[in-house]
Formats: sequence, structure tokens, C-alpha cells
Amino acid sequence: MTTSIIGYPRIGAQRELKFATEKFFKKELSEADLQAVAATQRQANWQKQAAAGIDFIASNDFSFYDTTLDTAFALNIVPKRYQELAVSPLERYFAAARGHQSEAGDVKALAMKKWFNTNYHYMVPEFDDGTEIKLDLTKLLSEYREALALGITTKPVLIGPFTLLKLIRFTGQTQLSDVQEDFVKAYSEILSVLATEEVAWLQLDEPGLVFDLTESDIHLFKAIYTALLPQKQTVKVLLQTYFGDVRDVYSDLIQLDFDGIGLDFVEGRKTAELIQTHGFPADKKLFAGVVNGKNIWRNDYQKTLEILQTLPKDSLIISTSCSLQHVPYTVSAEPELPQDILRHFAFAEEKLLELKDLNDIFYHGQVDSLTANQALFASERYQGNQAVQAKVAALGEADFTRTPTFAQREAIQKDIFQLPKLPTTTIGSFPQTADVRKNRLSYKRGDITKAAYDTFNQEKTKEWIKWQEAVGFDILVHGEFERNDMVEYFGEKLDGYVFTKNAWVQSYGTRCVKPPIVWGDIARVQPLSVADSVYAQSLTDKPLKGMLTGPVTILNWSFPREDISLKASTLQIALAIQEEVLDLEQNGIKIIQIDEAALREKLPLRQTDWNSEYLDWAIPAFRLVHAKVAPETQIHTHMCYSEFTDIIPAIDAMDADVISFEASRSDLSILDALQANGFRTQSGPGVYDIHSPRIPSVEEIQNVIRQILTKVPAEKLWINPDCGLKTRGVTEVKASLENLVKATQDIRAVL
Ligand SMILES: Nc1nc2c(c(=O)[nH]1)N[C@@H](CNc1ccc(C(=O)N[C@@H](CCC(=O)N[C@@H](CCC(=O)N[C@@H](CCC(=O)O)C(=O)O)C(=O)O)C(=O)O)cc1)CN2
Ligand code: MET
Ligand SMILES: [Zn+2]
Repeated sequence: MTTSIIGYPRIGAQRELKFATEKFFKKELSEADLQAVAATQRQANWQKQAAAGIDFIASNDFSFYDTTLDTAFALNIVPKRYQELAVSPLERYFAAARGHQSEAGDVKALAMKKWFNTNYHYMVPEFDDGTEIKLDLTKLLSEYREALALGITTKPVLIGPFTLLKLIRFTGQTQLSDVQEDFVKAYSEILSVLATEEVAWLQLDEPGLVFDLTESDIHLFKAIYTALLPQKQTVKVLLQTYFGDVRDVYSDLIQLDFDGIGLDFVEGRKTAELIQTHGFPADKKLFAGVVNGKNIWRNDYQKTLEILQTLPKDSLIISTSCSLQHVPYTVSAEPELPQDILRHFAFAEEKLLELKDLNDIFYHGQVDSLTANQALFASERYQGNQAVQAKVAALGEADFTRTPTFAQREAIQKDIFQLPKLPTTTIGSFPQTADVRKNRLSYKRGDITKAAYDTFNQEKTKEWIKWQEAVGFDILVHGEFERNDMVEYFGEKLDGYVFTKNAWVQSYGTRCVKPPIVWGDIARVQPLSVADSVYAQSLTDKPLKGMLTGPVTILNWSFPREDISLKASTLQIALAIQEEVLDLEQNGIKIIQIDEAALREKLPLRQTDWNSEYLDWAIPAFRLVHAKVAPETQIHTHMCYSEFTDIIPAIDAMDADVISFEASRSDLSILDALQANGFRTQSGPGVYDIHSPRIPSVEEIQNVIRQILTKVPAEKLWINPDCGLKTRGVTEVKASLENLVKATQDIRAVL
């Protein structure tokens, strides 16, 4: 037994599960049919892993929405508002994930947050005072049995008790310390049920251990497992960590009675050193995460073997650095890319084979695959762009500094724009309805001309501009109909990118992304958005907001190069976007939004590394994009998942004039932090949650605005939704936005 998989993608190689689930949402597919699609997907995943010769195959890594939510449901950590809905169990589960609005009730969704440093999102479990932990292992057991019936023995996966406790939001009086014992009891019961089922191994995912841990975190971790592990009977427990190293608890955890410990050698900068210093116990298996689970480049076998050689050979299991859910299914679904490019990529399926190769080289001295791999890495992959490299090298302090000061610009712009108090706007995209996507698909297939494609999108823009004017928005947007995705779209237009046809990765629920691949040096070789913005501005006298994605987000939502630094790639992208910003300005666009939705994503998980490893270049990269615009041009930015309470000075240092961000799913707690930090950037905290199809009432929005006004001065406040509206339906968007404008107008009248 020498190879292991932490988790596998689940949306389906052709996104079968995504499409089936969306049909189920629209009541076009029965629950039984949806379950059948799910079972087929699980079966395909297990059989792929088995065929590749993987020894430890994951189960219960499947999910209809999110595995953290699954684990919460398995423990009955389900707030009363969902328990009380008169709907089926699966619908209750989806109600917690997406909100629910029907005769059965009207409830908001759970909060959704980024899963550590990835573009995957998990649902934040809520523990209210009525919550009573009760075990329901139906899902885990039936999936285990399903695999067994196929002749495949799996290791079921759950989020571990420490990480789950740290992720839960306690919404009542109950606190973490009150439920710690119940958690131990519940996980003990899990172990005893699994023992009865004769499950050999259970994988408990504890990525919560890779943060900087406090004394009390360490105490909590030790207390939980010291109590839990004696209950494991015949079940072996694998403690699986990923997304970094566990330097704060390593010496403790090797003394606990785990049967296996999974460590990340890719993102865990200190993992190898920890083992050198403290050793690794002979009675445990070391699951070594040496194949990158997040990026799509081929593994460098020579380098990996050098790591493996330092590890205890008899205890070793070769694994990936994290679940493969963060990479696409297979390069074989990309027949249009030349072999010369594809041979440098390994998606999930190819990574299974890499584990097998490494196993055969390491244990059986099989050299053919090693030789081939060495040849691949010795070959020249791409031709650099000298001009871009020189531009980056020549950058100096002034390139990163916008003049005049923020306060001077604020005064100048107030004068020019003459906006009402609480100006209203949206974040950029309007619904990407079936006809919008169909139009793009027809164009991509060559069924319609470029002109017909553009005309269709222009008609959409025209309709929505009219609608925005009629409803009374102050700053209008063109709607982003030309975009498949806010990053992939720009990737396709920039030089230096490679993009795929089918390389989808789950972002949240049924929503997927197809990250473009940074292949070489990045350069702007054509305008990216000018025509769309200029056309939209020609239709209205109101200011039209130009719409771009910022360099940090473009980089973070791409598969990045591994041969140069993230900083170097980001600065190249920043120079490209800067050219576009200046081009928009030249063409009469007076307000430009530069989205940095993913600014926080690659913030190191350990606070000690925040500045030196990330913020010190990411924030300047954003400033580089807009530093050269005139003081009269208003620069907006937008961020999702307002988890930037702890980096507020850095957000102000982006030196945008206005920022909109997600706030409504997080109890507006961000606003206290803005106030406490004397935040100067004008802000638009989202007044309703766009990730849910429910329509907020006028009154509901008014309450939110009033609450915001107690924390943000009216002169600095903008009113907008949380995020773009591309995932929503037209009816709900119109109703919600009409309510938003109405709510704002009523409040303006009494300000
Ligand atoms: N990259 C990225 N990350 C992000 C976000 C984001 O916008 N982009 N937003 C945040 C939330 N995450 C999100 C991730 C994805 C989507 C989303 O809407 N994804 C769409 C796909 C968007 C897309 O690329 N569409 C393409 C291709 C659509 C498609 O599947 N076409 C079908 C046919 C048409 C159809 O039936 O829909 C095909 O080619 O076969 C297009 O419009 O051209 C989806 O999963 O459905 C939204 C939010 C955080 N992370
Ligand atoms: C995920 S952030 C989205 C920003 C983009 N401008 C939009 O409205 O869709
Ligand atoms: Zn957003």
C-alpha cells in the first residue's frame, strides 16, 4: 500500500453533476434521476483511481454542494430555520446552501467563504443554541458500501473535529468550549460505527492546523484527539493536513495515536525540515503530499525523488499535496491543444499516473518514466518576451504612486460628477442567461459571424442601459455579456496565455471556472474592453463605469507559472491592464472599475508572511494599474468575501477612489473594522446577497442601509449589491434592484 488520493473532482468530466443539479433546481429533473447521475460520477471516480493502481482511494469526497456542509449535516449542525422547513432532506440541504423561498418558507443561505487559499468556497456551518449534535452517517456509509459493491475498498473522508470547530460560527450563547466534549463523543461514535462496518481507514481532514496556532488552539487540538483516538478500535485514523506545514503542532501530533499523518510537501515550506528535526515515528504511515494538487504542471520527478529519499521508506505513502478537486479532470479532454503544450500538463487523471510512476521509480527502480520526465524538464518550453521583461525591470517608485492625494481627488471628483447622496450602482455583470451563452457557443462553433455575435451582445447592453436609466441608477454598467468569465475572458485576449476547452474546476456548488494557464510572459496586444464600454457610454448621458479585472485577481484565478515568481507574472499583467485603463480614459470613460475580487486569496495563511510574501507586491501591482490616470478619472475596485477586516490599511493603500465589497453574508461586521481603522476610501458594502436567488424586500434593504449608516458616513457611502449578477435570473435581478433603488431613494429623502 503505497499511494493515496485525498479527494477527487466531483462535478463530472463533462460537468454532468453540475448540469443535473441545476436541472433539479429548476424542477426539470427528479431527485431519483439526480441521485443516479451522482452515483455514476462516484463510480467513474473510483474506477479511475483503482485502474491507476491507487491504494488509498477516497470516498465521501463526493458532494452535492460542499463537504464541510456535508460534515455539518452528518453531525446535525443544522440551524433551526432549515430544520423547520417542510421540505425533503435533500431540499433542506440545498436550502442551507442557497437559501429557500417558497410556500414552505423563506430562509437565507448559510454564509459562504473561501476555502483557505483556494477559489473553492465552503459553507460556514452555524451552531445556534437549539443545535443538538446527533449522528447521521447515511451518506458516508452508503457511499462506502456503493464502492465496496464495485469491489473497491475506500477510505472515507470527513472534515476533522478541530477544523470543523474552528470554521463553525456560533450564533447564540453556546461557545466552542461548550461543545468540545459533544464533538469528541460524536467522532467517537463515528469510529465505532465504522468499526462495525469494518472500515479499515478513516481520513480526517485538518487543514486548520496549517494556520499560525495559538496556545489555546494547540491545547484544543491535543485535548480533542487525546480523548478521541483511544476510541478508534479497529479503525485506522489518517490525520490529513494540506495547504501548508504544521510547524506549530508537529512535535505534538507525532506523539498522538494516529495511524497515518498526511503532510504537504508542496505548500508546506517547513515540512521537510520538521521531519529532519523531530523525526517521524516508526509506527505510523507518512502520507507525503509531493504531487501538487492545485496546479496543472507536470511533476518534476527528479526533484520529488530527492524529497522522497530523505523520508522513512518503510512508512511512506506517496500522495498529492491536497484534494484533486482543485484541478480539472484530464488533459485528454483537450484535443485542440498541441501535444507540445499538453505534455507539460497533468490534471487529476494524469496525477494519478504520476503517483504510480513515482511509486514504480522509487520502490522498483523503474527508470523509463524518470528518463522521459527528465527530458521534458530539460527541454525549452517557451520563448520569453524581452520587451515585457525589460519594462518590468525598469519600474520605479513613481510608477506605483498616483497623484494628487486621495483627498484632493475626492474633492475634484465631487465637483465633476455631482452625484446625489448614496449613489447607486451595480458591480458589473447582468444575468448570463441561456441566450447569452448560446450566442457565444454559436460564435465559438463558427455558426454565426463575429458581427452577429457582437450585435446580439450590444442589443443586450442597450436593453439593460435603458432599464438602468428607467429604474434610476446613478452609475451604469454595460453588463459584461461578452465575457465567459471575468478572468478567462482577459486571459484569452492577452498574449502569453494558453486556454482550454473543458478544464473546469468547481468554485462553489454547481458553479465552475475554467482558469486560463499562464504559459509565458504576458502582454497586451489588443484592446480588451474599450469597444464595449465606449458603445455603452454612447447610449446614455449618465456616467458609464468601465469594467476590468485587476492583475492580482487575474493571476490568482489562473493556473500560474512555476518557473518565475507570482510577483513577476502579476507585474506583467498589471502593465497590460494599465495600458487598457489609459486607453479607456483616452476614449472618454470617466469611471473605471478594476475588480480585485480575489485579492485576499493568496494571502499567506500564516500572518507572519502576509507582508513580506504577498501584500508588499500585490498592493503596488494594483496601484501600478491606475497610477497614471488623471485626477478627474474615478477609479473603483470591487472585492468579494469581505474577509479583509485584518488587512484594512492594505485595502486603503490600493488608493482606489471607491470600493464595493461583499458584506451582507457576514453580518456587516466588516463595518466596525472600517470605522475603527478610519477607512478613507468611499465604500459600497453590498446591501443584499446575490449568491442566493431570493429577492430582498424594500424594507429589508432599508434596514441594512440604516445599519450601515451608523458606521459609514453618508458622504462616503455607495449603495450596490454584493457582487455581479451574472449567476442570477432576470426576474429576480430586476425585482431585487428595483427594491434597492427604491430603498435608497426613501432613505435619501430623510437624510
Ligand atoms: N474565475 C472566477 N472565479 C470566481 C468568480 C468568477 O466570477 N470567476 N466569482 C466568485 C464566485 N465564483 C463563481 C464561479 C463561477 C461562476 C459561473 O457563473 N460559472 C459558470 C460558467 C461561466 C462560463 O465560463 N461560461 C462560459 C461557458 C458556458 C458553458 O458552460 N457553455 C456550455 C453551453 C451553454 C450552456 O448550456 O450554458 C458549453 O460550452 O457546453 C460562457 O459563458 O461562454 C457556470 O459554472 O455555469 C460564478 C461565480 C469567486 N470566484
Ligand atoms: C466575482 S466579482 C465579479 C465582478 C464583476 N465585475 C461582475 O460583476 O461579475
Ligand atoms: Zn464579486
